[in-house]
Amino acid sequence: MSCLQSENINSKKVDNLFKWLNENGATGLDQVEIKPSPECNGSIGCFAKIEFKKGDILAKIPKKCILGLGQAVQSPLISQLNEYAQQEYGKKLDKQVFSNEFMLWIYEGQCLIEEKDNHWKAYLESLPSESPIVCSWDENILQKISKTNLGSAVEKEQAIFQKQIVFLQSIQSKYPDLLHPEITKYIEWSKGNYLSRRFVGKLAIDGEGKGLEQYGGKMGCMVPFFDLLNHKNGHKVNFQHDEEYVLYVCEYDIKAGEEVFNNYCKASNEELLFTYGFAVENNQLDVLPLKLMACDKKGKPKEIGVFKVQRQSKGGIPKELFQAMTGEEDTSQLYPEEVDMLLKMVKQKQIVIEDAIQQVQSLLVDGKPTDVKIEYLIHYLNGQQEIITESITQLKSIQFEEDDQYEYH
Ligand SMILES: C[S@@+](CC[C@H](N)C(=O)[O-])C[C@H]1O[C@@H](n2cnc3c(N)ncnc32)[C@H](O)[C@@H]1O
Repeated sequence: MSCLQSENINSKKVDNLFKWLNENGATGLDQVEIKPSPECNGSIGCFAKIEFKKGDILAKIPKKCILGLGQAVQSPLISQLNEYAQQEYGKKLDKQVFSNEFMLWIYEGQCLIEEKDNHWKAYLESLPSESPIVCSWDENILQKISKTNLGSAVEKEQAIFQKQIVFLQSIQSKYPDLLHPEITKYIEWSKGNYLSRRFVGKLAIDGEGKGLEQYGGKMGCMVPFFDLLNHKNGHKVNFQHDEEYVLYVCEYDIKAGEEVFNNYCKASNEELLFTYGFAVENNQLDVLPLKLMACDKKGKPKEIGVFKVQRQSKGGIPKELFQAMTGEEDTSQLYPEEVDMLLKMVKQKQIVIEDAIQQVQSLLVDGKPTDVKIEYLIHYLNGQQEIITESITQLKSIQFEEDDQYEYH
């Protein structure tokens, strides 16, 4: 019998994934069901078929089914690509473009599209067909937030990605037999699925870096099945691993029928959208980044730093921002001009966010989002707006002090 309930999910692909994992020694997969999650806007999730107690092992996934940097760079394809890249670019090879992650994305894409069978095919074919991350969203949605911090981050990331595609095309034109002719079309898919599903690299077979010293740096790895678990803020999770397996040990009692969650990270909606393509309502971890600029001796503007304003309940405007402005350790006394300047900066952000809210609202039909992406953007923008309103109140409360120096508490 299929492990899936809904017709909407490609049951054959998930059955193939489970079959491949079972053949490689996975356990526990017959005790779960894969279906849309009501808590996560219908995104596919994993549900317990039987009751689990705290401390029980939900499932065990063999490490030979985990796809990490080692598996990519040790493959004949990526070793050859590396050689060509060194040959062509030598010391000029830009590691931001030809990064470790990029090699993994190319490997994933090639393993998915090549006709011959390979170890990873059942897994790669089971992944969502579209990249979920915000950088991959349609331009008509992205342009509505282009002036926001998220919009600028997307633009920067897309520029790097564009360089990566151009690099790949140049290798392809010189070595046409190396990669599948369609490979560039799949890199965005690999990148989005990698970013939104990756686990810490140490879970891979050579995850501690053995044999990978020349590649330096740490990166994530893809862990089939466990990457079907959706995120829940604040949820405790316990992944353990030994030489051969990665295990999910239940941190709570789970009743039959309940969704099994992961906790990806503590992140603001901006980070969640950027890395996973979703946002949560009323995210208490949201922050409003403020970039502080000053003029150098020649009058040229230079960046002093980016400071994260939090919700009032989490500390509001950070002390470090006041310190950077005043140049003083003790920030209890602020000059009126400094507070006014901050107020001006926050109000500029307010204009941007209010404009973005209006633009995103223009996509609503009968006052409702027709696409969950719009709902996520509204969560993000509402969070930004709330922090702005709270910061203005905080700054105004400092401003209304009677002295010519404002007191900041
Ligand atoms: C690791 S995968 C989880 C499995 C995924 N739902 C699937 O369909 O394959 C991460 C993706 O799941 C979705 N997701 C995870 N947690 C979510 C949540 N709390 N709310 C909405 N979407 C979520 C997002 O699309 C995210 O990119």
